[in-house]
Amino acid sequence: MANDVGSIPELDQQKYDAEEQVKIICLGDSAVGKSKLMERFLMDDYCPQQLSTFALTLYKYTATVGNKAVVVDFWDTAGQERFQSMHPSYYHKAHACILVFDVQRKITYKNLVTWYKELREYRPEIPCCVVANKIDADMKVTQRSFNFSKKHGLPFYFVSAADGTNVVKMFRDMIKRAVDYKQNPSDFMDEVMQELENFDLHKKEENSEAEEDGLKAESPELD
Ligand SMILES: Nc1nc2c(ncn2[C@@H]2O[C@H](COP(=O)(O)OP(=O)(O)OP(=O)(O)O)[C@@H](O)[C@H]2O)c(=O)[nH]1
Ligand SMILES: [Mg+2]
Repeated sequence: MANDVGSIPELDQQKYDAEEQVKIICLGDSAVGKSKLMERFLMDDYCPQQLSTFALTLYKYTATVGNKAVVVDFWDTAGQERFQSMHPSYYHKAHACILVFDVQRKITYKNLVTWYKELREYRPEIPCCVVANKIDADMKVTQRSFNFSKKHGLPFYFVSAADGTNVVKMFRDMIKRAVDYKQNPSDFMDEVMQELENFDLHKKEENSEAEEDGLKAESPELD
């Protein structure tokens, strides 16, 4: 994803401003099962758009939330090195994030800290969940508690892409949360940007009002 993504039509992210479009990203170490989870959720009903130059696959899915049809784009990257940063455009305009680790490999759980930190640098407030994948390989892990999610106040799911346990529930919950977030964004940066725009607008209005009154904006106040 190191190239200029702005020039690729599939990667035009303006569409995520439209009410009925949401973007959900998936993060986690290589081979934790990110792609298999999406494939399991979408089953026959998916048409992945492979953008191999960017090691990126977009899965499109139409969900019904309330009475509305919502187009969900799931963004999935492949073969990320453990501590390699993602391209900022991966996070851009994302409405929710699914953070995945492999219950069979402790290191993938430890690395959640790094993934989560990077996510929050770009998207401080979007809904996020933690997904413990591959529980089919050892059901005993479901007795264990994984504190990362509690510590950060994130919902936690034990899932298996192989046998489908909890996969549909997790994706449905996340789609719903992405749509809710989109309708009521609480993202601090979104709010700051909005404030700045409003501030700029007010300033312009004040300036033009002042000019109409025959005053320059910079004029000192006179008694
Ligand atoms: N037993 C078991 N194996 C799984 C499960 N999910 C994925 N796998 C296996 O784990 C391997 C990696 O799965 P992928 O979905 O390709 O992993 P990924 O996270 O997309 O990996 P990258 O694309 O390299 O980032 C594959 O061999 C899968 O068959 C699962 O729920 N249970
Ligand atoms: Mg993959």
